[in-house]
Amino acid sequence: MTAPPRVLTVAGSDSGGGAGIQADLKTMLALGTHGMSVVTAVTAQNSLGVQGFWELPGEAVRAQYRSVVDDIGVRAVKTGMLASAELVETVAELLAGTDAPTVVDPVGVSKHGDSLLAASALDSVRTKLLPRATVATPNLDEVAQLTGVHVESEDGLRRAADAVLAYGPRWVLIKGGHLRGDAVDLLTDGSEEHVLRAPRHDNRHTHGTGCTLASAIAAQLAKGQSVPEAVAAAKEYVTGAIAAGFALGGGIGPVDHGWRLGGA
Ligand SMILES: Nc1ncnc2c1ncn2[C@@H]1O[C@H](COP(=O)(O)OP(=O)(O)OP(=O)(O)O)[C@@H](O)[C@H]1O
Ligand SMILES: Cc1ncc(COP(=O)(O)O)c(N)n1
Repeated sequence: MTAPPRVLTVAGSDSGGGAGIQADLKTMLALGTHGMSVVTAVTAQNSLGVQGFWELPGEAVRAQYRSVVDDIGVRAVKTGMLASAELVETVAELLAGTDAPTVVDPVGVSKHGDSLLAASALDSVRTKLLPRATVATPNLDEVAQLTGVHVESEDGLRRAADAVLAYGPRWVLIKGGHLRGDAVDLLTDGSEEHVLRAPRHDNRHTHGTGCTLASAIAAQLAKGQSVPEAVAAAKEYVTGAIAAGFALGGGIGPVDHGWRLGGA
């Protein structure tokens, strides 16, 4: 049996299983890859919000990363919640030593408005992490936090992309999921431009959309696709997962990572 392509997520744990490490590993499995994890923080989280989180020491993050990379190796990396300036800088340093394509989801605030990144870490994200990204995938709140650019409609996506590209990622995917109308995202490297448009699903159970999209891109890159191919395939996967999102607990339920696998 040949081993599936290996993909690594460096992110926080979501006890509710809808976002973070749990979403990433489910996505990687659903897309035919072997998912591995470096846990940066542990959240106590459910459908109602984030009740608390605890960061791991930089040393624990470094040790997990070395264990995976030195023995097993990785074909693509995804980063998510990094919590603090220290962890952002630790992860950026580790990524400096890899040639594997890297998807950086600059997670700032959860769907419920709970902060998952210290304000003091923003500068490290801009100057240390974004330059390491093959693809950065900010949502519109993260674009505003990182660049000061506020986007109110589809017309503003290009300006947002330019502002993020100025920090040095090779490609940026601006996610317009928080706008009204179709779910439109813009992928660009500053010269090529791809508009990804999908129908908006009127489903409130969208916990984990951003994590799922970024992991799906990483999985497709690990399988050898180009960035535009990987992003198009990932958009298709996340759109289906959102359409199939289901109620769980008393608040916002998760997207369905297994929507293509068939139920019991
Ligand atoms: N209701 C929806 N129907 C279809 N697609 C959607 C919907 N909401 C978001 N999307 C798409 O889902 C992907 C993730 O975008 P979104 O803007 O939700 O990211 P995010 O805010 O980082 O996610 P999260 O809210 O999980 O942090 C994008 O491709 C976006 O266009
Ligand atoms: C550990 C972790 N990482 C990322 C998110 C963002 O996902 P969402 O915005 O869907 O809550 C989260 N809630 N928890």
